[in-house]
Amino acid sequence: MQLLDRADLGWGDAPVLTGISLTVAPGERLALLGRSGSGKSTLLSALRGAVEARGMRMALVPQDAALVPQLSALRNVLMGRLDDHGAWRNLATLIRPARRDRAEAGAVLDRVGLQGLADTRVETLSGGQKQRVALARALYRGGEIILGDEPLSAVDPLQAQALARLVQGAFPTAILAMHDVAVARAFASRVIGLKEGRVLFDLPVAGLDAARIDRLYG
Ligand SMILES: Nc1ncnc2c1ncn2[C@@H]1O[C@H](COP(=O)(O)OP(=O)(O)OP(=O)(O)O)[C@@H](O)[C@H]1O
Repeated sequence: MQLLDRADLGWGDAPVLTGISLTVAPGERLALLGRSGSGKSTLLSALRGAVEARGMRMALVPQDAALVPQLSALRNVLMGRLDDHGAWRNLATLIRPARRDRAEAGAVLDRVGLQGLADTRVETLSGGQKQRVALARALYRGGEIILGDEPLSAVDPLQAQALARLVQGAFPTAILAMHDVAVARAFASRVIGLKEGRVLFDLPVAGLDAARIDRLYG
């Protein structure tokens, strides 16, 4: 599916990325790499609009996790399916989740390594734990595609590998901005490098050599 066709992407008058075309096939796992400010979030934001316009079910992990700090981890996970139900059902779920919903959302928290923290308020969790709640919310939501803005940046590399495998198993297609090249290599089928307003490379992961990484970050 073609998500972008020679698009100029930015926030004000000056584009951050110019002439961007992007086609993604079902089953692909894309890692977006690039220095801070290279436009990974800008690209993800445009892709989000393009995926929405196609009416596909999508799970999102924004860079700031976008959790409700005063609510428990479990209730934040339950929010992953708010738009599947009407307002009354959602209100009831947030006040007193049904046993089945609780069990299902709790199982997802277990899978991301947050056993025993379902009823803990998110504001009291560590950065890495919050990130895992945001990932659990996306896994609980499910969908044809996940878009994530550095969703593994606050966990250690081993955890990141394990969480990346969960994402891989749960979503047919994934597009994640990533900062750890080793985790990106392990996760992605295709890697896109952004530099100075353009796509420096767009390669199958096997084609990602050290020289390209040096040029990307150098
Ligand atoms: N919401 C926004 N409103 C206005 N400008 C923005 C917004 N988000 C990003 N920008 C600008 O777009 C440019 C690219 O930033 P972007 O966040 O896309 O890069 P990034 O590669 O995701 O960086 P990082 O790795 O630091 O998150 C920057 O100049 C930034 O200031």
